Amino acid sequence: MSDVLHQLAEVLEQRKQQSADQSYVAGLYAKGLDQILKKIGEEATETVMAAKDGDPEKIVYEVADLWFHSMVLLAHQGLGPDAVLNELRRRFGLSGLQEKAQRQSSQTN
Ligand SMILES: N=c1c2ncn([C@@H]3O[C@H](COP(=O)(O)OP(=O)(O)OP(=O)(O)O)[C@@H](O)[C@H]3O)c2ncn1[C@@H]1O[C@H](COP(=O)(O)O)[C@@H](O)[C@H]1O
Repeated sequence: MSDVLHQLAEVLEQRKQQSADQSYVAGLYAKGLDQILKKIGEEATETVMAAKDGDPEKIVYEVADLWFHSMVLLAHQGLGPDAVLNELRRRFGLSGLQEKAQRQSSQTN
């Protein structure tokens, strides 16, 4: 899963060298942070509406738009998907340790 995020992150970096009329992403960079944040807000709202409609295909489509624009934000801020993936791994590791500790304590009690 994270392969496609890394490949997309590479393309998003390359788009920093392109002119705004050459690509959608280069156009977003040129418009700046506020426009990127506006797109994230719109995609989040569209995700909520899709979920309220209970339409699985639409939910997937809108979440893909939301993830994509979040990736554009990360790239714009000089960050990449690894920063977020590492944070998720850290949280998963913490909950994994907590679950293991709970299992061990319930076995000994
Ligand atoms: N994954 C995506 C991707 N997902 C969504 N979008 C664009 O995000 C926009 C979604 O916004 P909306 O749903 O509001 O649709 P819209 O009304 O057309 O949007 P606006 O033009 O009003 O912003 C659309 O223009 C989609 O084309 C994407 N545009 C590009 N990519 C990938 O990004 C890479 C670089 O793209 P370019 O910069 O276009 O070369 C490519 O490899 C693409 O695969």
